[in-house]
Amino acid sequence: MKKGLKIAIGADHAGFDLKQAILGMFDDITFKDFGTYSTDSADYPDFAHLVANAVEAGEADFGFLLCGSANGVAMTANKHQGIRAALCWKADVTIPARTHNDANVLCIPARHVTTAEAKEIIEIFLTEEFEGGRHATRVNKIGC
Ligand SMILES: O=C(CO)[C@H](O)[C@H](O)[C@H](O)COP(=O)(O)O
Repeated sequence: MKKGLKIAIGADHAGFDLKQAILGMFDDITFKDFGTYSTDSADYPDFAHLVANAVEAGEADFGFLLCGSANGVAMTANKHQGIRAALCWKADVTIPARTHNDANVLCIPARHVTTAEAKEIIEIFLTEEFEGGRHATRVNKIGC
């Protein structure tokens, strides 16, 4: 796993507990936590936009977003021109999110993965590298 990365992270109430667990998982990562800061009901776009803005501005190397299914945060983040947000719930899906799609935001469905599974997904996301070549041609056609 790459060392010294800056990660922008955000979650709604459904992702709050897993976000807190992730914040304590990695000594080598510097997190900027954009909330939410409790399990009170919250609106996932509020946090997804903040994380996407930080990644687009180059303030973070990658973004992590969590909500119940991860669909809402992924939909929101992908409205941003500079964002390629990938919904990842297992290792086999996470590898090509980086190697083929050059994803810069990782969206984790907090209600459907264990903490251990989330850790594995994050380690893969921060280890795998974009392969370029034919995948770069395709990513360029996405338009971001
Ligand atoms: O946005 C979502 C679905 O794409 C997330 O799963 C939310 O966390 C979920 O909708 C929250 O639901 P709740 O009933 O308000 O807890």
